[in-house]
Amino acid sequence: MKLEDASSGSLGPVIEVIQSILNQTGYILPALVLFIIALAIKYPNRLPGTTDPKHRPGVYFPPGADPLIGHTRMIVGFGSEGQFENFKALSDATPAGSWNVSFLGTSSMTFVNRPEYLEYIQKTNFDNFPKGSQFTGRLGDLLGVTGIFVADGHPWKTQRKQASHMFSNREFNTWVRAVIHNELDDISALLDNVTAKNGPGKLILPELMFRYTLSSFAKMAFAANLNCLSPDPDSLKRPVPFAVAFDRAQAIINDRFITPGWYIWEKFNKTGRDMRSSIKTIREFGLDIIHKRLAERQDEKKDPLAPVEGTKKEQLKKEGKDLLDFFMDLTTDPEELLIVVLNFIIAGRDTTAQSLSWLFYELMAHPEHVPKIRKEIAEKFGEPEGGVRLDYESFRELPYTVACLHEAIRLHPAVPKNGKAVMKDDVIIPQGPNPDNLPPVRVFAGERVGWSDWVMARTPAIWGADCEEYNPSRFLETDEAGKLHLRNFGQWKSHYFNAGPRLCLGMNLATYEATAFIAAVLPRFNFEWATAAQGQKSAWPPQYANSVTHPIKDPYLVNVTRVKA
Ligand code: HEM
Repeated sequence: MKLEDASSGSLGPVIEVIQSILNQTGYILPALVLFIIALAIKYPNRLPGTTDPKHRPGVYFPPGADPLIGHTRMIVGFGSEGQFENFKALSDATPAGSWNVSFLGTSSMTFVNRPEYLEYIQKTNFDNFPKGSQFTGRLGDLLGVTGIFVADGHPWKTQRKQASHMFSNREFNTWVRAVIHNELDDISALLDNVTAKNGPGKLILPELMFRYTLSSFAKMAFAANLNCLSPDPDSLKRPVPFAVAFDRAQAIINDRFITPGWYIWEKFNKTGRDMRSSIKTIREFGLDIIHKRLAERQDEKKDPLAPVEGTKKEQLKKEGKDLLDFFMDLTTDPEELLIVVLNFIIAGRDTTAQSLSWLFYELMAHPEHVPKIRKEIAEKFGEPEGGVRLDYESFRELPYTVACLHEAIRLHPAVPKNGKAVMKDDVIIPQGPNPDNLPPVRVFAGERVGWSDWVMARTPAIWGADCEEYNPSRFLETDEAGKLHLRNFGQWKSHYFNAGPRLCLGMNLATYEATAFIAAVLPRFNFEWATAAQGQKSAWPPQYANSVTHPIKDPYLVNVTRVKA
């Protein structure tokens, strides 16, 4: 039957539409439709160009994938609630914890949630698994493409070398200690003020932690006083433009990881405008300080003790060197210095504040640890009236306290999910003794590999049957003389600080900052979960908010009382 004949029958209207389309587009549209159908047949459950799951023996391929878009619907659905619980369910589907998905915006990604695999990716064949352009692309407008947190290859190596030199330098540690003591004086005074009136004072504790780490990291990095923390409890309510902009930019970056085509939408939508205006605020603030410091450096050549107007350096001048002091030896380009500062703040600030927030929740859930921490601190450092001020290295004398902190970080890792690019086809071979007989995992060039420290913390094969419990004693051991020590599981098992050549550089700094807070505050104040009637907004147990890092959703309210009236 010819088209003309058919057009007079019941198919008439349809044929007319087809004819009109053919008249307008020639054969381009039908060819396109046929091409898409052919692609959908070739890729019935994954993105075009990705490898058939049958080439990945031992790797779980979740059901429910769609032609051409793979698991996009599933992953976007995970973005809102219970993301890590979902990751864990997928990980539990095979004994080796590996699963593969492909989704728009990221291509194919294989998750390998075992330390044995991570050692291969992050050490044995390190060069084959860089952070990659997807990471740089999503973070680059805020953090530059050469910053330590974002870069690969030569720029990363240069930054890493200089930063490692700084972190192990006594003058930097002296500066850090001066900054931390300064902040803790303010925090102690603030808590005294909160509890000054009769009855308990109320406080959003995670907000205090965020102010503590933001204020201290800005000082450690470039001696900038953000004025976000003072003895006045109302200072916690005052918005700080730099912090507001930084928080907004970070939230947008997180969304970019689950928003296909984000770079197109952001050119036109409110999110994009917010991002550009946040970056402007951050840059103006940062560059202003950096220009002052560069000018100061010129002046210092004339007068090394001259104070720096508008920076905290004038007060803490002679106490060591900050991050800018170290990096100004490497470059005097303000743009490069800004990138260094921002990478440092992003690496250190949220991670430490969130770890402290989860720790204090765990201590409220398991109050039996509080007297033991207080006893350890009192035995080692006494009970001075305004609270203890720890020296940089003295957290090593507090194994019980550090065990409580590390157990909180294990269960609530500050970087709960992470990933790398795959440069060449590879086989991830489990490293070490491999008692669980984990199979090798095949990955292909152009894909990504990922893992979740949140999931690994809850994997019995890694941490034992009680893995989901808060149990600081797993980090403790006693020597023959009965002395308590912190147990070292090695960086692959204790992977929440990352591992291999990109091991977190701030591990000791974070442990110091957090234990210094505990030692200053916990012996003097009690913290108790506020009730809903008192204004509590957080669930119990707290839920996590979806982010690049691991914040608590609806930061919790506590009642604060003094230990000694
Ligand atoms: C409890 C707090 C912290 C945790 C759990 C933590 C964890 C991590 C993790 C998992 C990474 C790897 C991130 C990635 O590859 O994408 C990392 C990298 C890094 N961290 Fe930390 N971190 C903490 C605090 C800090 C602090 C206070 C600093 C100091 C500024 C810091 C500095 C860095 C740096 C510079 C890197 C990049 C290292 C590199 O790529 O060579 N971290 N950290």
